Amino acid sequence: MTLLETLIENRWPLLAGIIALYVVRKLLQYRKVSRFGGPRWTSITKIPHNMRIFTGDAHQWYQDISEKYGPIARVGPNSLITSNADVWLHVNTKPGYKRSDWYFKACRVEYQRDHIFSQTDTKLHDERRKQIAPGYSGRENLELESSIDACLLDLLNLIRTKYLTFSSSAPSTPVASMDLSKKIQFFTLDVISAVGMGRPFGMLRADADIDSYVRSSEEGLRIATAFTGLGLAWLAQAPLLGRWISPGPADADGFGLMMGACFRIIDERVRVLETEGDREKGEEKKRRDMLASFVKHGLRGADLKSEVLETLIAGSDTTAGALRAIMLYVMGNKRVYAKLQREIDEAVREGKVSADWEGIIPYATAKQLPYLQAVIREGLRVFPPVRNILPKDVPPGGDTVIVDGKPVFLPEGVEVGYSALAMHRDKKVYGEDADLFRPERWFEPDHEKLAAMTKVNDLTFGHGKWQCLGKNVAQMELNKTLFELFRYFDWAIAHPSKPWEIFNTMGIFVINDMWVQVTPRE
Ligand code: HEM
Repeated sequence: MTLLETLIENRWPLLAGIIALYVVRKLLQYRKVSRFGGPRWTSITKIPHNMRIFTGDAHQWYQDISEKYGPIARVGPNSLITSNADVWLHVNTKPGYKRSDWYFKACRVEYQRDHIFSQTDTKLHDERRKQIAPGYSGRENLELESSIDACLLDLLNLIRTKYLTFSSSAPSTPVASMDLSKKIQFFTLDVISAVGMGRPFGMLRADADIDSYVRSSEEGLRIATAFTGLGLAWLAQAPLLGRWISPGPADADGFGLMMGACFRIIDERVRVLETEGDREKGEEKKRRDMLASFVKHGLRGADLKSEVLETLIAGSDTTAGALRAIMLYVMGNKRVYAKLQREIDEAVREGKVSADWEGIIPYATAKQLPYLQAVIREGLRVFPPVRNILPKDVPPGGDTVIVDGKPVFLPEGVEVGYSALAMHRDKKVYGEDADLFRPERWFEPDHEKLAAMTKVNDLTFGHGKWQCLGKNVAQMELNKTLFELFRYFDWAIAHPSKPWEIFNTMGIFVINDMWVQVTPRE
C-alpha cells in the first residue's frame, strides 16, 4: 500500500488528530494570556488585531484597549501591549528579551536579507549596531549639520520663489496654496540621502518626486500593511515566491528603481574611498559622512547597501510625520504660534542667530530656546510618529515585571509591545489635559513630576539597545526646520475642516494633501 493510500484510508482519524492538536494548542495559548484583559476573541485569534492593522487604525485600537483593560493588556493569542513606561523600559533593557518575528516579516525590504531594524538575532543586531552607531552620531559624521542646512536652504528658497501666497513684489497677486506634506517629504528625503549617501536626491531643487520614490514608498508601505493585515506578510520572505515579490535593484520601476539608483551611488562612493592616490577624487575621499564611517567600520557590499537603504527608510517618513504634525498643531493654536514666533524673533534680535538669509540656526543655539524645545517635546508626545507596538519576545522561562507595585508574570512564548498613544497621553503622568497640545506643561516647576514626564516622553524614540539610531539627526532636523519656517513665514491651514489625509502604515503615517497658505514675514 502506498503512503497516499494509507493516508486516504485513515483520513478521519488523522483529521480528528489534527483538530485535537489545534484545539490543545489554542487552549495552551489561551491559558497563557487569558489572565490579561483584552477584547474577547484576541485570546484565541489574531484576526481582530490584523483587521485593525488592515484598516489603518490599530494605534487608536491599542489606546482604547489600554484605557479599558489596564497597563498590560491582550491584543492577540501571544501578544500583549503595555502603556506602563517602567514595563516598557524593563522589556527594552533586561537581557533575554529579543525582537519578535514581526520585525523581519514586516520590515525586511530585500529578500531574505536583514538590516539593523529587521534583525531579530540580538547578537548579530548588537554587532551591527556597533559598526554603524558612530556614523549616525555627530562624532564621525562631521557633515551632518551642514548637509541639513543645505537642504533647509533649498526648502526655504523653494517656498520663497514659488509658493508664497502673496509675493512681496506683487502683493495683490494670489498664488496657489502649497501642499506642505509633499514639500516636507522632499526635504526629509533630501536630508537623509545627503546624510546617508553623501548626495541629496535633489527633490527640493526639482520640486518633484525624482524616480517616483515618494509614490513607490507609499505604495510599498500600503501593500506591506495590507499583507500584514491579511496575515500574509511572511509571503515576501517565502522561498522562491518571496524573491519574486520583494523589490530588487534591477526593477524598472517602484521601490526597486530607487534601490538601484542608491546602490549605484554607494558603489561609486566605495570605489572612490578604496582607490589609492586618486587625485581628482581627493575631496570625495576626505569626506567624513555616514557612508565613510560605515566603510571605516568594515561594512562592505550587500551589508553596506542594506544599511544605507534602511537609513533612507527609517529616516524619512518618521521625521516627516513629526514635522507635519508639529506644524499643524502650532498652526491650530494661536497662543503657541505667537509665543514660538516671539522667542524666534528675540533670538534673531539678540544676535544669537545670523540675520543673513543664508544663516541657518546652529543646532546648539536652537537647543537653548526653551519654548522651541517644549513645542518639539509636546508635538512628539501628542503625535508620536512611530506607533507600531514594536514587540519584544519574553525570555525563556518567563519574566516578572512590577506594575503599580505588584508583580505580574509574563509567560514565555508571549511578546510584549508598546501602546504609544495610551503611554504618551497617560493622564496619571500628564494630567487631565493629556490629550491637548500644551507646550507649557514642559515648564512644570515640580522637578520630580517633570522628570517622570520626560522619562515617558523620551520613549518616543525607543530605549536601550534598540533605541532609535537617528534620534540626533531627527532632533537636528526638527529644531532647525521649525525655527526657520516660523522665522521667515506665516502659516495658515488652507482647509481647516480637513487639514490632511492620514493613514497608518506599519505604525508610521502616510500623510497627504496638507494644503497651506504661506505669507512672507517682514
Ligand atoms: C521623529 C523621528 C523618529 C522617531 C520618532 C523614531 C523612532 C524610532 C523608534 C521608536 C525606534 C525603536 C524601535 C524598536 O524599539 O525596535 C527606532 C529605531 C531606529 N531608527 Fe528611528 N525614529 C525617528 C527618526 C529616525 C531617523 C531620522 C533615522 C535615520 C537617520 C532613524 C533610524 C533608526 C534606526 C536605524 C533604528 C533601528 C535601531 C536598532 O535597531 O538598533 N530614525 N526609531
